[in-house]
Amino acid sequence: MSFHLPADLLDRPTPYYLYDLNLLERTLHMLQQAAQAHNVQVHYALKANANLPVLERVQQAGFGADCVSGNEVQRALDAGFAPDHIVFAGVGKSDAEINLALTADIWCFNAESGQELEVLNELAGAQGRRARVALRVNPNVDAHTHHYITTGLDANKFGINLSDLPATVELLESLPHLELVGLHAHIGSQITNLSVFEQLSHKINELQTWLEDKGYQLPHLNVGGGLGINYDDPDTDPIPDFEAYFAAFGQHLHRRAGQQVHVELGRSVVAQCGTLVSRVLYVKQSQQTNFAILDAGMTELIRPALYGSHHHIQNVTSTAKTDKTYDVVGPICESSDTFGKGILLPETKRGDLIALRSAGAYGEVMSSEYNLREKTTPVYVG
Ligand SMILES: Cc1ncc(COP(=O)(O)O)c(C=O)c1O
Ligand SMILES: N[C@@H](CCCC[NH3+])C(=O)O
Repeated sequence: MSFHLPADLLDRPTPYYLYDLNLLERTLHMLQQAAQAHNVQVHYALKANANLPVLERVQQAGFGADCVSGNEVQRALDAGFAPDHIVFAGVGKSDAEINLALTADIWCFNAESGQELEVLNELAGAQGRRARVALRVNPNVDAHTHHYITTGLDANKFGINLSDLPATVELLESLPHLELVGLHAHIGSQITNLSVFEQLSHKINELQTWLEDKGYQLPHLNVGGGLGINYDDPDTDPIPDFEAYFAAFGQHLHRRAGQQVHVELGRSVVAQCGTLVSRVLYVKQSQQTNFAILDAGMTELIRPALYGSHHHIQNVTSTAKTDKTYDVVGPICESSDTFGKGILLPETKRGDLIALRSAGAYGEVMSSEYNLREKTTPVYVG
């Protein structure tokens, strides 16, 4: 079944993000079933898409929230997530953001350095609280994904390097306003090679044993997010294989009796539910290629320009019987404002509607107003 634009949207001003809430609910249902079967707690990563209609459905499905800024913590609270279902991660939490999360009494801070632990301890003490922390370690495991979204290698800024872990644990012992509740690791995003999660599990197992030898029992293990989706063929795989993802950890993570395992999924929950709908402004034939120039650009969807990523492109209104290849580009004054080169489409003309698929995650949230572009207004169906 391929993408179909509802008739009442054909004349709607473009560009806009269209979200299929039916698909979101089916995805949440599948995720819930797989998570329950493996007794794993899911925190949805708001950074992927923080629109309220999306968050409300995620919250109603019983999942928690993984936040990376004070504003995301606030948005999660506004969407109805209970504070004890909220995790706050991020390599650069400001004092104001930490204070907001402390005041809300969120469940856990994923701390990324000794210095952050010291600040968190001081701010928690000033509020007369004891903050729950998980140490985010940098396990030096290659996620085999784009280097811009690889987060678990020594060269990356994220997490506590393994060589710094002994000193960090020692430091923690001197910080009375913090309570160590677990370990956290997140090695990257758009991971399609699941063997990577096996390697991550082995690393966490080693660290857990090491901490136990020091007398720490960890009630929680948080293995991050990262499950990838099928950008090439969204209609074949509208819902990612959550069961296989959980099974990778189920088989390899040494879980202690009563220990709670957490994941933080973003992309795999929302990516396939969103489509960027755009209109062809001009078709320009140059000596080398045909350009289909859209009214959406890198300002609405930056992933192709930033990561060279591919989103499936469809002409949803053309009735032409012949196909042609196009470089599908946006209107922004940057040559990187290109959604795809040599894309085969039915013959395309001014006014045709173009769907850029799998754009529900890291699409609208990463949009900008560069060139003084207008912010788009999302449409929800289902
Ligand atoms: C710490 C952390 N948790 C969770 C996520 C969500 O990742 P994804 O959208 O790949 O599931 C990210 C993003 O990569 C992250 O940095
Ligand atoms: N923005 C990235 C994902 C980043 C994940 C957060 N660490 C993307 O569009 O693929």
